[in-house]
Amino acid sequence: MSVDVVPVKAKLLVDESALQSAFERLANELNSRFMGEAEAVVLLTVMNGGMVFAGQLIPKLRFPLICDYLHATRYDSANKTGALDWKARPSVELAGRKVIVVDDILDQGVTCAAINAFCTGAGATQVVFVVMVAKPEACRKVAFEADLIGLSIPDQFVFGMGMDYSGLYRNLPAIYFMPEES
Ligand SMILES: O=P(O)(O)OC[C@H]1O[C@H](OP(=O)(O)OP(=O)(O)O)[C@H](O)[C@@H]1O
Ligand code: HPA
Repeated sequence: MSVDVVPVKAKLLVDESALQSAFERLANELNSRFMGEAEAVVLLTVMNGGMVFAGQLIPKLRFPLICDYLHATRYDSANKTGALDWKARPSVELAGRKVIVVDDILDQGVTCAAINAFCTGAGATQVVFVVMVAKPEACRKVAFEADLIGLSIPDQFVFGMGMDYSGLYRNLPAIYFMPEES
């Protein structure tokens, strides 16, 4: 089976330069919040989707960081219920630390809300959520808003820049959507 680099019907939603500007702005906001911290801040990347975004953001941060990850998924092919499946919890100690959580997309809010509960339960003193893109509040199944949002997007299934479409296209350097068939 051949797989196109970009699906034929895909439409561009956010181009590379808009993404790079958003990454710069988010890094500046995090630097203003955390520069001068006496203690290292823990940055947790949410795998898999947050990996590409975190890879862009982390080298722009200018304060002491401990980088770790967690893997929690709702939408993999084995999971038909939409319940959050924890595949890996962070290995670093969160108690008494400030935590930044980096994820690709805020959609129904279930993933971020559960991660927030986990970090707070583990004793983090502050949890700051940074998402690359956020769908409208009307999409939330649970009330949750991120502290920092790269770009607000419409309620469309999107992929690229870390986000997958049937397991593919995380490597695309821009964000695409598939228009509704008419
Ligand atoms: O706001 P929500 O509706 O909870 O959805 C957001 C989550 O969904 C995606 O993860 P997914 O479970 O697809 O795993 P992935 O990161 O491996 O793609 C995405 O990476 C977010 O973590
Ligand atoms: O629109 C989306 N695209 C990719 N992954 C997602 N996870 C939740 N929503 C989405």
